[in-house]
Amino acid sequence: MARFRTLDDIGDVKGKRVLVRVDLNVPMENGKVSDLTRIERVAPTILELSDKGAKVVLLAHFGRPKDGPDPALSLEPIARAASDVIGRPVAFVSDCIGEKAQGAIFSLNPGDILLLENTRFYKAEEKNDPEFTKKLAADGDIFVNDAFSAAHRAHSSTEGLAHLLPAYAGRTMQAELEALEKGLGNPTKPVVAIVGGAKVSTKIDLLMNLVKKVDALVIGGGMANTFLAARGVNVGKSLCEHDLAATAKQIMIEAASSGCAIILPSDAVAAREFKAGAASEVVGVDAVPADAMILDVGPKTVAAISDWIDRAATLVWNGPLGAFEIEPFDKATVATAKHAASRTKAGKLVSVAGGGDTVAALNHAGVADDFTYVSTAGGAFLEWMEGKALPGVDVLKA
Ligand SMILES: Nc1ncnc2c1ncn2[C@@H]1O[C@H](COP(=O)(O)OP(=O)(O)O)[C@@H](O)[C@H]1O
Ligand SMILES: O=C(OP(=O)(O)O)[C@H](O)COP(=O)(O)O
Repeated sequence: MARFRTLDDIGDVKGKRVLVRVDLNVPMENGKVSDLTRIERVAPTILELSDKGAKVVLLAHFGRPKDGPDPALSLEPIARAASDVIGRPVAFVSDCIGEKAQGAIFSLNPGDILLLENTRFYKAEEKNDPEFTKKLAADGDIFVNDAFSAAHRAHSSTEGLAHLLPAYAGRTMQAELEALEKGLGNPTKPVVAIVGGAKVSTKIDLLMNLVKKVDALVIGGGMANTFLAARGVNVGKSLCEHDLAATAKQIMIEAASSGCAIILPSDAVAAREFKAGAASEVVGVDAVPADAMILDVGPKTVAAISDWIDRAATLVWNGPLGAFEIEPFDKATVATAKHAASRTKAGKLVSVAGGGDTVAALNHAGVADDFTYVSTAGGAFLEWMEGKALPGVDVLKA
């Protein structure tokens, strides 16, 4: 692994403004953070810099705002959660550039911690726009990137800043890369991947390379619906990106020629409402009512996934198999997590799982500690697995 600059190389930070990119894109329920893992993982970097007397300025995104500032996607409630986890005050300012941000940074004392508002409230962030990056850079002396889970994005706050300021990897970035290299650098075959979740359009392309690297790919969650639709199945009102059917077909062709088995759901839990306790039924995937949506994979599919896990020496998993936040649509994810955990505990499986919601699902199942490694990253971890360069990591290489 190429060496990159870390906090060990950073030198004296006392009184300096250190811009720290963290991933605070955490699961929320009823306005409260429902899984603290991402905050807990960046706490050591924040505490280390604060203890050394840096003025710690946190940069982060939350969700995918479509059109400028969106109060529903403010980082303000997450500043409070971060303060509870870190055990020190985390101040918040309602902009990430300009006078407001500058004023708040100017009034920091050495050791203070400040969170700036969602960087994605500016479209320029995702374009890695040099003018926007310059505005962010003007408020810092040093840049630390501790957001491995956003390192697959070449955005101003994940990649651009590292060109304008002395740049270092934070402790979590460093630990994630070391752990992935150790667990998956040379994985024992057969390798089985499970990919589910809801981010279909941003994750489907990486499956094209992933099928060349793994022996079997289990597709669940919202991702499966797009593949089922590509096979001519009527998925009713399910989350499905019909315009990606051609991509899904190409992936299935590539998998066949690479010798990678594709496992799609054979049955599903369908409901007419997306809410806790909604009436639901188990149906074959070819019998989904036109006015219903698939919210989980069914018991036959869970049994098939368990069989694949039993055959696997290595498991990589990103994306829940169903809408696990809402009962009873957590069943398949919980059962699969428990099965993978027990194989791991028995010494039969190396299991690596990652992603903001996947980690929350493993915690919900009570088995996160039983996996070989749990990454904060989902898409970034899969792109690393594909062998792709991650822009946010590459730019830190010494
Ligand atoms: N069949 C489904 N229909 C709708 N949403 C789903 C379905 N299956 C899973 N999801 C949703 O996918 C989300 C997680 O997806 P994603 O963000 O891709 O995972 P991660 O954060 O672990 O990378 C969860 O909020 C879950 O409710
Ligand atoms: O939650 C994230 O990724 P993940 O869902 O793949 O775990 C990261 O914060 C990246 O978010 P993005 O996919 O909106 O760029």
